[in-house]
This record gives sequence, structure tokens and C-alpha cells, in this order.
Amino acid sequence: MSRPPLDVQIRRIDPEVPLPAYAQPGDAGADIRTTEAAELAPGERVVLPTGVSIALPEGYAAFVHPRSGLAARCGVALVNAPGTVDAGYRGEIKVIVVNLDPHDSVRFERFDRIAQLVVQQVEKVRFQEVAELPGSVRAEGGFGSTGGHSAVSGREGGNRYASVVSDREGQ
Ligand SMILES: O=c1ccn([C@H]2C[C@H](O)[C@@H](COP(=O)(O)OP(=O)(O)OP(=O)(O)O)O2)c(=O)[nH]1
Ligand SMILES: [Mg+2]
Repeated sequence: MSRPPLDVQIRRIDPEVPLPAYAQPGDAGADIRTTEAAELAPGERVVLPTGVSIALPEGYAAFVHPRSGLAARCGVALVNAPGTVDAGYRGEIKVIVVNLDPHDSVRFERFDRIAQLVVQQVEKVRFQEVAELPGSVRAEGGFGSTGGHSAVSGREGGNRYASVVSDREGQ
């Protein structure tokens, strides 16, 4: 038996916007819509309003995921995918869209479905500082350590990636 759905309070900021909805019964994501029309040139990004705000129970978060159809057909991605909507956030949910197509503009009409909201339970952790972490098979291997990245091998020899990683250390 599947669990009953979680009730989540939602407020319409735009009175005409259809509520987020699952397109099919087994879907993980409920489609959300833009309340503003927009046209994005190649490479352009925009923050689109969805006309809704929600109140998630403590211990949950909603993740703003891209729609694969828009990605495959038009090259549309979410800059921060997946966006995180915190349980305490009461503002309008927004979607940061980018047109990754190198040639064509993409146009959204009012109430087009632009993303999908996946609601999940999330753990709250207490970070406990230690001098040494327990061992593991992977140890410190990452960033392609298991191989199979021939598609990006041209960049692996350069130092661009290494400097990006080291810039972030200590922050
Ligand atoms: O795609 C997104 C991502 C975030 N948010 C809203 C809900 C979230 O709770 C809030 C803050 O998001 P996040 O923590 O990712 O952004 P931040 O840059 O860390 O901002 P803040 O300092 O407000 O936490 O913005 C959205 O509406 N859409
Ligand atoms: Mg934050």
C-alpha cells in the first residue's frame, strides 16, 4: 500500500494560475507554470514567477527540477537545478531558466509548464567534527577516479578544472 499524499498548503499569488499538478498518477514531480511570458535569446537566463507560494511541513523540502521535454526539444535548463525550496520559505516559488540552445530563441507563454516540483523528506544533521574520518573503499577518489570519461578527456589534462576546485577550498 502506498502512503497517502502529504497535504501541503498552497497560496495563489496569481489568482488565475492552475495549481501544480502531477501529469500522470505515478509521477514524482508536479508541473509548475510561469505566470509571465518570456522570450530567451540563446544563452539568456531569466527568473520566472510561478504565481504560487507553499508552506511545507518541517522536515520536508521541495526541489525545482527541469522538465526533460523542454531540455531535449529546446535546450532549456535550470541554472540551479535542482532548486531548493526550504520548508520555511513563504515567498513566491521562482524558476531560474536558461536557454542553452546555441542558435534558437525559446519563448514561454503565460501558464506554460516550465519545471516540476519534487517534494521530499530531508534529514537535518548535526555536524560532529572529528580529527579523522572512518575509512571507506572509495576513500578520496572522485571527479572521474573510476574512469569512463572519454567524452571530456580533452579537458582532464588541463589545469582549468584543478584551479576551479582549489579556488573553492578553504571557503
Ligand atoms: O529554484 C529556486 C530556488 C530557491 N527558491 C526560493 C526558495 C528557497 O527557500 C529560497 C532560498 O533558496 P536558496 O537557499 O537556494 O538560495 P540562497 O542563494 O542560499 O538564498 P538565501 O540566502 O535566501 O537562502 O529561494 C525558489 O523559489 N526557486
Ligand atoms: Mg540558502
